[in-house]
Amino acid sequence: MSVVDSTIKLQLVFGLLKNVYCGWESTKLIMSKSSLSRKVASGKLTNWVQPSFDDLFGGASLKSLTSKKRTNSGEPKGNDRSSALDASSKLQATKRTKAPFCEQPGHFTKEYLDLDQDVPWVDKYKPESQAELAVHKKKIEEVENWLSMEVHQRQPKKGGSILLMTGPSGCGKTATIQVLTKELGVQIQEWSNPVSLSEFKKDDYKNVFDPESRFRGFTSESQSAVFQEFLLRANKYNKLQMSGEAKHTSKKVILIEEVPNQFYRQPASLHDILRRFIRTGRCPLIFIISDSLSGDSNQWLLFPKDIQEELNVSNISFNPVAPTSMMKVLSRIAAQETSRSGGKVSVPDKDSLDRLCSGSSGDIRSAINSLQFSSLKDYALENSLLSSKKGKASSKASKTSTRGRNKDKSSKTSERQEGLQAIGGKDVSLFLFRALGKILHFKREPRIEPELPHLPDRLSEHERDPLLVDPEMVTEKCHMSGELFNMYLHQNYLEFFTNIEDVVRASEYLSDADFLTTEWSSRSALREYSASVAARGMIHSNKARAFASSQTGVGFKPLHKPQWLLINKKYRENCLVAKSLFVSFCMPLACLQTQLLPYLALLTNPMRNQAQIAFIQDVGRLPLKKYPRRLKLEALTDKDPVVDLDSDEDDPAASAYANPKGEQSQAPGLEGLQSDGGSLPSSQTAGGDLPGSQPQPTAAQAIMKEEELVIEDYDSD
Ligand SMILES: Nc1ncnc2c1ncn2[C@@H]1O[C@H](COP(=O)(O)OP(=O)(O)OP(=O)(O)O)[C@@H](O)[C@H]1O
Repeated sequence: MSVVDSTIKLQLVFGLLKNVYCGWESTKLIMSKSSLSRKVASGKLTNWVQPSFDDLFGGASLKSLTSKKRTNSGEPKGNDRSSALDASSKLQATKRTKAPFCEQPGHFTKEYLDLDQDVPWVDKYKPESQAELAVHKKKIEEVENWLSMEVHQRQPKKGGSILLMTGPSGCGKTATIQVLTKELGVQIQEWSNPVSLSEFKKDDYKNVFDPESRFRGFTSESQSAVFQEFLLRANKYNKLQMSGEAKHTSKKVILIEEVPNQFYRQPASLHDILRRFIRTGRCPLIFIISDSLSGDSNQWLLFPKDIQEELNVSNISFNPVAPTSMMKVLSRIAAQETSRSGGKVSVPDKDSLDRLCSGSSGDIRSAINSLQFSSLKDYALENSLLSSKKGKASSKASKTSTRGRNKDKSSKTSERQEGLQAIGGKDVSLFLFRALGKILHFKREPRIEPELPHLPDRLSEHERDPLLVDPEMVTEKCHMSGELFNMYLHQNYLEFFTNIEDVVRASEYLSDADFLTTEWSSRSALREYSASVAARGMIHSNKARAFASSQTGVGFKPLHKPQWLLINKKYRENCLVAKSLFVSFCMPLACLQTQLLPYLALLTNPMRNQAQIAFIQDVGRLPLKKYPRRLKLEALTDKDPVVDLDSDEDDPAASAYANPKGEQSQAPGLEGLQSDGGSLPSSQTAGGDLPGSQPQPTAAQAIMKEEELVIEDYDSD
């Protein structure tokens, strides 16, 4: 690659980054995270986001970029000390100027208002004591107990200890740790992922293109190596004390919120590092891991059950912030802002606060950001227009419903309002359990506008009351592919029907939905339609619930996971075992399973290897008498993880191999042969409906020692 090419490419990359950054900046108001203020020294928060990429090579911003960068020990870098001091003195100056205004509400200079408006409220009103935390008291207590046990009452030479804090994003995990460590006089030494751009200095840029030097490119030290070194140093040395900071105590905890990406690909390397830490650690290590949108938690990937047990990891799981606590915080902030601004900030009314609370689904950061956003003058105007429109609509609805039936009014309004998410509110995800419930227990409302035309007589059997649920919205919010969602519907729909004709029609819709995604070339585009056809078809077919007046409760019906998942998992396991046992045949997996194994099963003396014989006996034939009953169904938990249906069918080894608990189970290749079959789901091993068949030749060998091997003759009938 020529030097000119490289320069152009680099410029393109930086141009792109700059564009992405600018786009991101505009949405940052909503997304503002406390980490922004934590990780970037707070003194520079005169603007919410500074355009750090401007003049990347021009000097000014590069300087500010590096001055913002903290080392992984949480300290500003040595040569940036003066800038850090500048920042902290600015912060103190800001703090000093703030005080008189707090004491004298209503007296402001324009300068103060401008400065104050730019400070994110999540930081301005961050909790300073336990009492201020919007977190359940029990959770605070649990964390506090753990901290005092592991920090204050820790035995010398005990080794390291690990706390894993999980829960949805913005539920106050970090805030809790910050408040408690402050109260207990414990320092936090925090890891932040190295950003390669900020490591990149002007001189490096010259070196890259220096013909004398070898092309080095960007720094390439692996994330895990840097992380390991950080842990080693943080464990060994105390935090540096910066001038102006309060005197450090020797008590500290190491905090990891950003786990290096590499560990998501290779969790085993993290486990090795942690094993070493447990042996040599001198202080506690805290991981804060937030749940992902689809409801599954990364904790299962990074900290599977066995590792948690092995390393004695304490796990404290946080819940979303309760609406009452959230409302308290929002009202307090709203009241303070109103009084401080002397009416200049227009804070939303109680209804809007309610909507903010429900729209943020327990994420206090999102709720506070939305509150700040909605108090902006322009936005407030728009919002009031919007709420007056909504008000009209709801009053109209309520008038008719008082005429008609009153009883479901409140539930329907709330159902409706769930759709009308607060502006700037969090993109709420629906857990699968709730999403399925919304389709299977769908609700209709009585026709409130009689002037709506009715269907002609010949189609009158298709007449339905308006639906209260939006099926497309439901499938979108549960973050899984349409096909998988259909599978869950397919598994569970029967229980919700009372009429066989309705079942027939619903199953036809399911077939249509299935057909839409058979063609791989159009599958990705038609997926959403397929889910729509299945969900709407199922709802429409259920004539017993065609009208709001005829809807009766069906009672609690347990939901189950699709059997397909279990069977597909077994198929994948079998593929891996077949591949390893019959490697010498050099056949593709499909041929191996569908041609070779059934053929070998018909031969009287096909193989010498006992593991192979056992496997063929198990997989090569379909002895129906062996499985007289249906498989035991696995109940659906409310946080069921999403399974990747797009994985390569022909190479299951290459696909993500997640079991229904979301744990990464080891692919039972040859290593799996040594295990005693712990990888089978409980529905198979415990119930014995489908005997722990294939992937454990060791188990199979044991059986064969007891029983005489019988290879049945082929019977063409
Ligand atoms: N009363 C309060 N209780 C908790 N947090 C509050 C409160 N008031 C304001 N906040 C702010 O809300 C934010 C809560 O986010 P926090 O970082 O603690 O969430 P988290 O659970 O760690 O999630 P994430 O992993 O996404 O950061 C913090 O910025 C905190 O300062």
